[in-house]
Amino acid sequence: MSETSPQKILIVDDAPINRKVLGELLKNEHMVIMAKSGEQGLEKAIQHIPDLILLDVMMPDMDGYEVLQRLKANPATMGIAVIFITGLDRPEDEARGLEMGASDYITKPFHATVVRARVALHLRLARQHRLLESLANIDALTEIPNRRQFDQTFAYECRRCARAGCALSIALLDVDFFKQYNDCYGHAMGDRALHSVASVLRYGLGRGGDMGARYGGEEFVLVMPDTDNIGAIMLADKLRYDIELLALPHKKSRAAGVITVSIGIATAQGEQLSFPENILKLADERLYQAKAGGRNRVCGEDE
Ligand SMILES: Nc1nc2c(ncn2[C@@H]2O[C@H](COP(=O)(O)OP(=O)(O)OP(=O)(O)O)[C@@H](O)[C@H]2O)c(=O)[nH]1
Repeated sequence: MSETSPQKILIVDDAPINRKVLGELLKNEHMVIMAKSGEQGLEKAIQHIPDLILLDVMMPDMDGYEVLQRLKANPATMGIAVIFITGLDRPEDEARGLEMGASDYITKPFHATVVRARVALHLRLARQHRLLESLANIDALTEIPNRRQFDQTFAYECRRCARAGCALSIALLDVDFFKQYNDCYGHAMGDRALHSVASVLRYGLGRGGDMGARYGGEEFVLVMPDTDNIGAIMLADKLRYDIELLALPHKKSRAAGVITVSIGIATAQGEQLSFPENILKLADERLYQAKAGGRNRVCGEDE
């Protein structure tokens, strides 16, 4: 999202007049979504992942406290800032909401300038928070997800694929004779070569759920959910070939005259997905086999 694109605000209030007043106040500058009950608010929060939620406290069936509790319990919505809208102005009510994770309070009757100022403040904070989050997950040199992001995604996809009963494959890639490349062409050229290899991974992974990350040094990792061993080998071999086609000269390589990678693949299903470290270990063993077998190749099974 760019700095200037409108941010999404979800208004959850059972009183039509409150929805109307707040909507009128905010709709010119922001994208406003309405929900008229706690239940509907939760559904729309998951569907739209807004930047901010204005949440009425007193609602029949599910009150604001319960909605907030459920938002905070769901990893998809736990990061969304919530401002409580309330007619209650007793300190203990305010404290309760803030302790549960609300970011702020707006009391009724509304003062237009106060509502706009509070909303603007929390939207600004939400934008900064998201920017920091994304920077913390991106590797500065290669501009693809870093090890931290890989660890989170891999753990999440292992759990998801186990639940869905599908296979998950991972691939470990290592640049061949990279020490010699650095020694011959210099560290700055080495950095540039890593950036080029990362670009192939960034643009070469077709499916939405696939992820290519820098694993560390001159090693990369691919997460391929819902992909069996044969599919993963085919995809990895295409990427290996695309990297060779970059044709980055490497006169010290004994595998080819250009930069190449060796790749080890592991596929897991069912129970095996409960042990992510074993999947990584297997991929690493196969990477070692690919190296021992002559480099610039993919190894998906024991040779
Ligand atoms: N330029 C650059 N070099 C790096 C970076 N991270 C790791 N390296 C270098 O990558 C090289 C890895 O060398 P080795 O692990 O010995 O393996 P290799 O020379 O690639 O040989 P094989 O893996 O056996 O084909 C080392 O020289 C590291 O210094 C980086 O961010 N930039």
